[in-house]
Amino acid sequence: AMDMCGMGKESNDPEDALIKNPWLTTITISRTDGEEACKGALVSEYFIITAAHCFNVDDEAHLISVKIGRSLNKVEKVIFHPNYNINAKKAEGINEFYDYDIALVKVKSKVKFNPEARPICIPCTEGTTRALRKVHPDTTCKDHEDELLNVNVGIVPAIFIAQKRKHEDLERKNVKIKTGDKKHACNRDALEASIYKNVVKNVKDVVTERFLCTGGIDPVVDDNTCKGESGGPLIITKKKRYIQVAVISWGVYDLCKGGERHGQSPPFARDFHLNLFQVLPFLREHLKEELKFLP
Ligand SMILES: Cc1cc(Br)c(Nc2ncc[nH]2)c2c(Cl)c[nH]c12
Repeated sequence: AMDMCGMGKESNDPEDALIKNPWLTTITISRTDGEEACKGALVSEYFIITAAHCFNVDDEAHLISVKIGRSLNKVEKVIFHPNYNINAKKAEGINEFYDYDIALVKVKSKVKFNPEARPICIPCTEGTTRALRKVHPDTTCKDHEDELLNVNVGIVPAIFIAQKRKHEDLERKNVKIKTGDKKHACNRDALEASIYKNVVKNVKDVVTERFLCTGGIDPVVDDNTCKGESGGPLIITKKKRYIQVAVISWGVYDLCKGGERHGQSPPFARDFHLNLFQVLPFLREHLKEELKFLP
């Protein structure tokens, strides 16, 4: 049925990038000093989830466009998480503070779903309950969190989508979310980020409860994000269904300085993703007309 979320055509043909990832959107903001691009994920007929840091407060909606499938969509508004404020800790020397780095982009006209434009599943919705085939109807949001971000296992396989080169096809990158005892080592590497070095005293000042941590070489070598992947979905796949658990927010080391992926990441290259389970009130408030959320 068309209303099923998180469906993608399984195909090895790189030409099929769009129908393999029909929820992946590209957000372009045109400014006087050039263009900025971010990624986002289609979650309903009107909304895309992305990173708040992709926008400046003075970006006007008419200067933002969103590519969904093959069509370019006009933007009606951008809704920032109320607690997002990149300047919140400037006084402490933390020039960029990414806490609550999430925004909802509303497009002007309803997206017509098709094999190249379909929504991804998000946690605590009935769509995800169906995708997870949780038979008992009184499945709760906590059940989703326990199943998707299993803390006991400690290492949760996930993927994100990267663009090989500009206008080239998309490729899936593999990472492990460190939810168990490797989480602290993962978070601690945030202090290796050039902008935080010698400035941040405790990790929790920049890696708040809102973030999931990936990257590094333990237990396996993870792929790393590039700045251009900001706003894209961090995805957990279950039985060929795709569920977004976080938004790619910030990282320690930019593999793509100057444009394309190059070289190898250092072991302290970690990436931080805004955990959707940590911002449910925000999602419910703005998506309740289009998605059925669980208690
Ligand atoms: C996805 C992503 C976003 C941002 Br913003 C980056 N830049 C950065 N993070 C902290 C301070 N500045 C990076 C880096 Cl670096 C790698 N991936 C990134």
